Amino acid sequence: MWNLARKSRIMTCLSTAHHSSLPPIFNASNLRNPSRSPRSPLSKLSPFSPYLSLSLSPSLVLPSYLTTNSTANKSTRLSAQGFLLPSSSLAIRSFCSKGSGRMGDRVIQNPDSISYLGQREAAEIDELLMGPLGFSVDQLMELAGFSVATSIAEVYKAGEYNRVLAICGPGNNGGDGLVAARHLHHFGYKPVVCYPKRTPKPLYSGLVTQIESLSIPFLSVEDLPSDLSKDFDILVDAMFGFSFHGTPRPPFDDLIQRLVSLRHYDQAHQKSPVIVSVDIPSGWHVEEGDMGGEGIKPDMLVSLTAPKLCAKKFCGPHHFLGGRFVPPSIVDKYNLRLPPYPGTAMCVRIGKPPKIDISALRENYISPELLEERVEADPIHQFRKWFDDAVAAGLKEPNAMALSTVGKQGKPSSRMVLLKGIDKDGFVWYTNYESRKARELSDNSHASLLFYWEGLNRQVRVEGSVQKVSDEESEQYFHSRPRGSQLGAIVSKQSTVVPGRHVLHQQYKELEEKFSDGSMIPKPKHWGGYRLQPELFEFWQGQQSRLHDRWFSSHL
Ligand SMILES: NC(=O)C1=CN([C@@H]2O[C@H](COP(=O)(O)OP(=O)(O)OC[C@H]3O[C@@H](n4cnc5c(N)ncnc54)[C@H](O)[C@@H]3O)[C@@H](O)[C@H]2O)[C@H](O)CC1
Ligand SMILES: [K+]
Repeated sequence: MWNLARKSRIMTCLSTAHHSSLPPIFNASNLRNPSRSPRSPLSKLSPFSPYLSLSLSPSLVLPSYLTTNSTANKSTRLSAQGFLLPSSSLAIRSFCSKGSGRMGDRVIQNPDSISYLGQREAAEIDELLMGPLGFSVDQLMELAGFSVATSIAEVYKAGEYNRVLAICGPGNNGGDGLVAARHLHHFGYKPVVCYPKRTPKPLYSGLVTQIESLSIPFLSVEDLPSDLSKDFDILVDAMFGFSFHGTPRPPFDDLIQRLVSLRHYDQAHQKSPVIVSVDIPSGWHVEEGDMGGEGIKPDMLVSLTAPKLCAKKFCGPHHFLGGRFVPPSIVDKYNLRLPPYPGTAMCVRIGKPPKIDISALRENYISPELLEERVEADPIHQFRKWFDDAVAAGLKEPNAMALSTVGKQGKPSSRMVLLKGIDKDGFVWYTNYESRKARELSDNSHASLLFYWEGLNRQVRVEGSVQKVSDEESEQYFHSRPRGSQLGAIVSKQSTVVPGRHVLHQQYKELEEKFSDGSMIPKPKHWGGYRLQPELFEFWQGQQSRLHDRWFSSHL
């Protein structure tokens, strides 16, 4: 039955489960990420619920993870899971343990603490890289262009900013633009390239052939629309980099003017494409910046290797660094202070992200439809299917789920936990039996689980009643965990207050010594599993213009 309601396509299906036909027990217990605790407030930035319409006035806001050696506020204390007792002030404090400015892997840099290169230094580094340091220009250009494409993809999503024009100059900056256009194509954008002064070298003709083989169109300057605002969402300025001198010669003078005139468009409140400059805003003095004040004003600058001096004058909202190839010898020789790249990223933001209007944050979900005829009759089978998709898509911690419980007072509370198994009887996770969630579950066994698989635009709600798993089951799982986690479970007295992180470390160390002979670590009594027996499922597949698909299934 299809029904348009609440702006959503709702499919309702009442099913009775045929448990006997279920595949053998699914085990999510091997999904582990030692570096990111799912309970850390940073490990899962909570997704905005697609239908979050409540205005919730928090009655309890607990600041998390405060440095335990902080002298700033001695009255704050840390609990086993990082909760802090409210101190005199309820202000939310830093999420880090040392106040270093780190947010997980993402480092917010103070732009003043970063090194900027002069024109001569930039050229010298280039020579060193391609001389004694053994790089080829092809390699560096590939990495540079790739980091431009990933920076763009991080800020301007292909769903909204699809039409890209890469304007490429005669030198290596132009080559970066050609590489970026190719990668953007693979990322789902629709690039077009304007490359008026082609360099007759095998590197460049190879890049042109690669682009042609992807059927990415080339446009001559004459073919370009005089007003670029209507046909493009992103303009990649890859005309000149750090070897630019003097004033731009034709046809780049005119091309630069077309980018400059877009500002006037913007000021007239018309929608205007964003400008992304590669390494240097073309036409700017490499060290002094936009000297006459009438040059390009890019929205994004992707500095390569290290920002050049002109980048100090960049006032756009998005400054990124790319070119993750700088060896330590260069860092030492030029005393470079550069932000570390997070994880496996090819780019890193420099400076604070712009202030965001939260109400304007939205994704237009583009996903396959959730069709009634394709949905498994048994919702547990359907869940497994989606779970497998999430694993196959390489999503981090696909087994992370928000568990919501309601205690005696009728007040709900939620937190992220990790699914450790699903079988014919339900969804299993493990925790501390003395935690708040455990207390609430003993008062009221009804709970709900919420999975959100960002990237697949999918959400699953599961509601039901919760029981403890058998002691044998908990024992079995406990001993399958890494020994560090086993010790952590003994040390961690969840939802209680401890004098400081050092106490946890001390206890952990003592236990580590005690069990250093490899003997079995006994499962603490206060630790074990829960199983939620599902009574209701809702599968949600985000769709364009908020016309989402939902499949609702009771499971009694
Ligand atoms: N080490 C790195 O960071 C890497 C950076 N890459 C990119 O390479 C450019 C620098 O490349 P280069 O070829 O030296 O210079 P340009 O691209 O800036 O341009 C040179 C090109 O432009 C002509 N030109 C100079 N001034 C003018 C002018 N006023 N009017 C017209 N034409 C002008 C000149 O004759 C040359 O033909 C760097 O910024 C990065 O983007 C590498 O890709 C990877 C390593
Ligand atoms: K440029």
